[in-house]
Amino acid sequence: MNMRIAFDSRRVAAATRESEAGRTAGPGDAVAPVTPRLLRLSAGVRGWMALGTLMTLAVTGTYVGQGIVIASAVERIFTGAEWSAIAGHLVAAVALVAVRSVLLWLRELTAVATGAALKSRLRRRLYTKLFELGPAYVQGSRTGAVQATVVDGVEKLDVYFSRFAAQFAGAALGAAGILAGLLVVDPVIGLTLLAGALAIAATPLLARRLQAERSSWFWSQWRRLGADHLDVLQGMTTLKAFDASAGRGRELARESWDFYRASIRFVAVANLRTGAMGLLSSGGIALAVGLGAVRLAQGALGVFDLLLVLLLAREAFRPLEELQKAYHSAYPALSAAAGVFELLDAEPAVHDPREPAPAPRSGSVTFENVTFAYTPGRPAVRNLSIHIDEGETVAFVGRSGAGKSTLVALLLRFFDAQDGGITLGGIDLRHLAIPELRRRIAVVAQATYLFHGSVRDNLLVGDPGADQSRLEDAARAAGAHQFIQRLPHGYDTVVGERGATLSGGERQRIAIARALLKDAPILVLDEATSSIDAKNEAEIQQALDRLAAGRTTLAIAHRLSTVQHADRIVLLDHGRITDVGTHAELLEHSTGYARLVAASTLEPSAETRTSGSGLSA
Ligand SMILES: Nc1ncnc2c1ncn2[C@@H]1O[C@H](COP(=O)(O)OP(=O)(O)OP(=O)(O)O)[C@@H](O)[C@H]1O
Repeated sequence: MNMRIAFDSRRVAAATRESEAGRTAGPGDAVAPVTPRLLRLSAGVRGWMALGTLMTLAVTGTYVGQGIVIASAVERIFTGAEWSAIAGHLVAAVALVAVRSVLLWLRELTAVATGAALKSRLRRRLYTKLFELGPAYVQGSRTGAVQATVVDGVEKLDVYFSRFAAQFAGAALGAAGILAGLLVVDPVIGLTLLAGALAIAATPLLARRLQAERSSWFWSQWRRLGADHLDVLQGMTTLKAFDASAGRGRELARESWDFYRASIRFVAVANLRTGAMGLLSSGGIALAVGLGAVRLAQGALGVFDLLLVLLLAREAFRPLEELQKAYHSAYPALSAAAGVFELLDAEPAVHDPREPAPAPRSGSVTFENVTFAYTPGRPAVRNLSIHIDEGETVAFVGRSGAGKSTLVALLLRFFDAQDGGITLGGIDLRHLAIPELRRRIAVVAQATYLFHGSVRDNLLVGDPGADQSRLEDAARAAGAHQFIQRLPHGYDTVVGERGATLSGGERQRIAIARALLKDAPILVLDEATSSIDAKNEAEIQQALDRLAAGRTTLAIAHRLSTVQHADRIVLLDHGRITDVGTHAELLEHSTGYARLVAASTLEPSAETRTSGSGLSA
């Protein structure tokens, strides 16, 4: 079953290696600081970003106004004006400071609003894509790495768009405006400052290659560390049970050290760039003021103009410096964007048909010469054909790895067969709308996934519109009602993450109730009674029989209890059907089946265990 496949560690490990080779950004992978594609991610928040730009321009405007007012006031003081002549200037300067404070506050609010809108849009887009990609993609990726992209990656993009990109135009225009003004005041000083500003603007471009490498490495270490920590948290019980936590802890410590080094290298380059820019900025201002003093001495510049140079030269560089600071914190977004694009570009394993066929009228299922391989050249299902009548119960048995779960994954269209096809009611699955197909199939899986929420929430997954009496009927039929009633808050009791506060059997009963509520014409039972104790197994089996009545049922069976109730049993070996028949027929003529029973791969049911019948055959 899909859940089983998803949590099978050997497969996950293999997929992890594959995904790491393919998904870790290498040096130079980082995207350019501004690319059309990156900017397209801002769709829906551009209005907010434009407002951020205006705010930045307005803030620069207050600095310029303040510079002019102060220069004028100081000039008047030098020329012996009365205090009353500069009182208006002082009031204006204070007012500009106050206006700027309000503007900065509004700019911050705008940035937060931009970020919030961007994050919610982008995450919705990524989750929609993840659902479209389905289990096939999630199996091939590390949960932690996907989480790093969807959670941390999106946070980084927030900084990029709400701080850096939103302020970019404002800062550039503000600096350009001030420089143009200073060019008019004095072309020599203006050109000197322009050269300094261009050098500052060019610094990140020069440092980009160096920083891209560091940033990619930093980000890939981050994703890896996140994935490994999540792995350890999820596998805590296993690590403790095998006394393997110390070894795993050492591995994590080593990875943390790698991450530390990645961070230091990244910050070192970033600081180098910041330092270079600070030097250029201070050097430029000092040169401009020095030149201004010389020009004043030569009589080419008035006192007011020199004061303007003194006060505004700093302002010409300030927006650029602010932008650099924003760029510094937004830079990891460029690597994070690589992960986001990778997810958005991923091709789903299956596609919805353009013009879906009408819903099938019958619940018969036919596999026609189906061949499917996860890895080229290693088919998990080979040229397999079987027709299952509407309402028939067919059990699939076989050794581990025989291909049982793969058949179910193909039926649910998590994957498409490379050869042959599957029909439902005579219609090829590839011609059916995927949601329509999945609505027609209810699954009771071995590893039941319960979501964090109340028992009721988990039951409603089967039928969101079900009322309390339907929930209770289903729970009763699944043998779950009694234990649910005994829970502290009955149906409103919150089950922990993955239903951790319930026993395996209880979880499975909820899964059975959920499938009952879904009331789909096709039922997939994946060793549905495996977590149920012997006392309740017969009871649950009866509930399942009632559930299966009138439905086409595919049962992946490890127990004789399931098998004995099936209309037919299909014996699989290496992806092929080797025998088909009833339990009695197979016991009689199938050596493979007899071997399975003898090897106890098919465990005795509660009935056979207590009656002692059947298994010895
Ligand atoms: N996601 C996957 N990627 C690569 N190979 C896979 C994947 N899932 C299953 N396989 C391989 O396909 C073959 C059939 O696996 P499948 O899970 O269908 O067997 P199964 O009969 O259900 O086994 P079990 O009873 O142990 O669950 C096995 O060789 C298995 O290793």
